[in-house]
Amino acid sequence: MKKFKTESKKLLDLMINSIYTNREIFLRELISNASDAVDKLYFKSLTDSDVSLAKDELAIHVSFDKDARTVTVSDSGIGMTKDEMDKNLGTIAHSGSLEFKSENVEAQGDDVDIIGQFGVGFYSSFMVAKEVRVVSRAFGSDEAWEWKSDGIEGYTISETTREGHGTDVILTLKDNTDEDDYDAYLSEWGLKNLIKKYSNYVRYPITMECSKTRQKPKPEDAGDDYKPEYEHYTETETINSMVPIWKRSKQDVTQEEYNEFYKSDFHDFSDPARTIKVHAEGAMTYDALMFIPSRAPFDLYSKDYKKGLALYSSNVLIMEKCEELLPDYFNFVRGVVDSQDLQLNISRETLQHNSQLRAIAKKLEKKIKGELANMRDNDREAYEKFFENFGRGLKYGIYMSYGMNKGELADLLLFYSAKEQKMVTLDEYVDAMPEGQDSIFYAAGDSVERLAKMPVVKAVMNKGYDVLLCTQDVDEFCFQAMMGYGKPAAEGEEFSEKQLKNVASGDLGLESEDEKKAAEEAAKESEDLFGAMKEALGEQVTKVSVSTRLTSADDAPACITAEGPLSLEMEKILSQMPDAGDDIKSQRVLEINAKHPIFATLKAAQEAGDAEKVASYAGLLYNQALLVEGMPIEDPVAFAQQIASLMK
Ligand SMILES: Nc1ncnc2c1ncn2[C@@H]1O[C@H](COP(=O)(O)OP(=O)(O)OP(=O)(O)O)[C@@H](O)[C@H]1O
Repeated sequence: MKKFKTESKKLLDLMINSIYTNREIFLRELISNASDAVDKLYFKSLTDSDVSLAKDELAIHVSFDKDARTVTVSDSGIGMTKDEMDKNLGTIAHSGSLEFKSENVEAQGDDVDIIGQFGVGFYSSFMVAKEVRVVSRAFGSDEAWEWKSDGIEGYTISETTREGHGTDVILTLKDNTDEDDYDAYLSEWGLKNLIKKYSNYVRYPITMECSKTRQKPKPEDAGDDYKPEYEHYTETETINSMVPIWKRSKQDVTQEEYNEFYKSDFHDFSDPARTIKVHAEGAMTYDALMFIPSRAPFDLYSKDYKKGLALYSSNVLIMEKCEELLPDYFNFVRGVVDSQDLQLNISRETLQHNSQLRAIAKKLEKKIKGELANMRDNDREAYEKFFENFGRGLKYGIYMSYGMNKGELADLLLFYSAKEQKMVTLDEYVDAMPEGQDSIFYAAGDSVERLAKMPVVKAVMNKGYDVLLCTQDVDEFCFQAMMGYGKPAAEGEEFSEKQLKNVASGDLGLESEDEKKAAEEAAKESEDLFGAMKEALGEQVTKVSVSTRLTSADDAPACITAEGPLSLEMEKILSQMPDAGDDIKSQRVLEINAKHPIFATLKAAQEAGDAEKVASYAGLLYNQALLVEGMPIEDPVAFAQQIASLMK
């Protein structure tokens, strides 16, 4: 027996226990080796006119024997001589494939796609096997050799026989323990799944004997009570689909085929809304195939949802979901990226250089953005559907980046326009702004219907300005992060932004000089009245004042607005959060419509010294305004009693 060198022993132990996090990849590694072996022979046939190969000679076969607990991966590739076995399988980290690659750098071209490079993949077999046997016959040789090892001490090489060139790797699986169960690798279903998962796009057929059932032919003399009989049989099936759809040129693939691929690989039952195909050459060569789903997956907004694109290198799956390839706000995109240029790390589970990924991710993001903008401009109906599903994520993208991403995302947003009564983009809103309007107005609340009826919304609309009615909890946080919005400037134009203003917060700057003056006068005249009302309302409000929003007798008698950064709607949302404290309070202002008849009544009561009436009316107006805004009132019973006593 030849012993592994001490370094090799340590390395082997490290390999088996530390490099891979997922032991099922042993099959991927063995199939990749088989594919490399077939590739090498194919390459020989291209460069050596003495070698002629029939196409069906190039194949990989996987089988298992439940009783003997073996899994076998066979290939009809180039095989190994005794020396090669010794060198390649006896020395860990010696890669015959890398050697082959460097020797044939010039000649290879597109026809060869060698996967191996580190010289360690083979040893991953020992994660699942207690013994590994490799039977191999090199192409053009009459001898066959068997390499055998338990993965601990060393290995033996002895002469054997094999029909034809190629290699069989036979693993005898470890026995099951309480923690570890290896039986999944001893089933047709388990192996098929692994082949499909990791090696579906290996470019040679991977075959398996598959068990099937069929109905036996009906005997001619079968009577009326004949019941169909079934029999089991086996058939060789190709498990992998070989040519990856993303490597085929767009012209050669129908949308139907893309849809089928999407549905089967990403487990969706609806066709995707959009398909994005990218082929890039240059500093990095890669293919990408991405899909924008037409429905949101049920767990999109849950913590368990993982974004990412599948990452392939030379047709072999490296990562099922590579997060770095997608920004959070495009987390709904599904798809694959395949590149030979990626520098993989030794376990092939991660990459050595994330800068490569970042460069690809940047390009892909641009493509996705372009596709969405195209949908927005040319198929609004589809875009609205998309936005219903995924718009919230785009808004979060702006909010979470404190507005830094608004340049990428803001023009993709849609909001409901109170004037147009449909969804509009911010650009469309800005384009429709009448002369003199210098802010974008919005209102935030539960429903469009309710918002449209709010006095503050109506007041702004009465001035001829549109109001965006925002009903998602993230809307106002997104707007606050954005602060303003401006259409991208055309060449030579200066970029300017319009401020985003909540119609129920702060100073809207809408009143004319006359209105301002009238309000100031009314406030001055009624200083005592407002003081008394504020006292009656106590801590509930920071101020009672004359409204500059409600300025005609037809408007509501009063409304509540907020001073400072926290609006009423934000207060509502934040206080519903599970860990909300009691201190989330907006600074409420009760604004009184000085043109409304109730104001005259209040003034008269104040002048007549009827403090009780002033206090009770202040409470009524305040609670009424809260209800209109969709906010809870503190003491509904007292409010109802007050109204009842007025009705007596
Ligand atoms: N089925 C096979 N047929 C012929 N040669 C093989 C086969 N399997 C392994 N080899 C040889 O053994 C070497 C070591 O294989 P191993 O899987 O450890 O490394 P690798 O494939 O070169 O690199 P990587 O670690 O990146 O997979 C290969 O480079 C190849 O020369």
